[in-house]
Amino acid sequence: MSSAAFIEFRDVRFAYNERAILDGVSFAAPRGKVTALMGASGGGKTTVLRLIGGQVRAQAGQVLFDGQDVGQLDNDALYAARRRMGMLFQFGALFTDMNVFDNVAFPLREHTQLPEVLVRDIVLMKLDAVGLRGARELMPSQVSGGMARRVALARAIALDPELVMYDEPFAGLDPISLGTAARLIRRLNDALGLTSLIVSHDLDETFRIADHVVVLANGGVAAQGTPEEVRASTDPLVHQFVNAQAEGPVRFHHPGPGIEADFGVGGGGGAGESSR
Ligand SMILES: Nc1ncnc2c1ncn2[C@@H]1O[C@H](COP(=O)(O)OP(=O)(O)OP(=O)(O)O)[C@@H](O)[C@H]1O
Repeated sequence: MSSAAFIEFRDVRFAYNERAILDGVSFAAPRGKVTALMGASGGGKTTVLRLIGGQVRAQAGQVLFDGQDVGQLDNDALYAARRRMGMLFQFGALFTDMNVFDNVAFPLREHTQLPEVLVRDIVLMKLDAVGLRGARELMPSQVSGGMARRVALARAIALDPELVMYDEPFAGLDPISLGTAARLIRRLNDALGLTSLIVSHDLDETFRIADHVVVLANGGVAAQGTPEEVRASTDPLVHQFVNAQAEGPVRFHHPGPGIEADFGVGGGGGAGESSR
């Protein structure tokens, strides 16, 4: 029954109010692999994660999670699907009034009826997986940014998800912690048989650990493939992105009124921004 794609977007269109963020997006995230979702700021990467989690629904197209269209699920089915997903947001957002152990135990206590002895074993196992079994008694204020990220990761995998989605897992980390976090994501993916989806701006580190890269630009998919294939792309959008150039076909301006409308410049030949 298992197809190669664990997540698949088929011609997905999504707009906040009237503004199209994704306009005909198709890509696949292979089962068991690490897929990186990249692209310019505001390009809709977090929106892709929200579509998969069913927090928002596509106006057209299909968002398939293990073959099920998330947009068509009723509340119970959506809840069941979400139980199979782990989410790790930027700064992990640990509960500051709970120690490391209780932070990781939280989803288990919240979503299962497991006896406390079992909760303990699972928490220690997850903390061990991220190298922090010895830090269980510490409060969030006593751990470094990199450690906090690892605690959040242990919490995200507490319920044994099949898919883990990371939104900017490396933001704000120093190069060493960043390398550690990246290798940990890779290792956990392989050791636990997960499928991982990473939204990240850190090109080098992300390309190093990803099996598959999807580049979003101007509402569509500008490229997808192995990191090597994406690096070798001749598409100008991808080239601009991979080489971190400010000038190129990716829009710099957030869509809005043209310059004439805001500043009343008339006939001076200044090109207004697209209002798309
Ligand atoms: N709830 C919302 N209502 C209206 N517009 C929104 C909402 N959430 C996001 N947007 C807009 O949708 C666009 C895409 O946002 P999204 O967060 O998906 O982009 P992103 O690629 O993850 O960006 P970044 O890399 O900067 O985090 C942005 O222009 C954002 O301003």
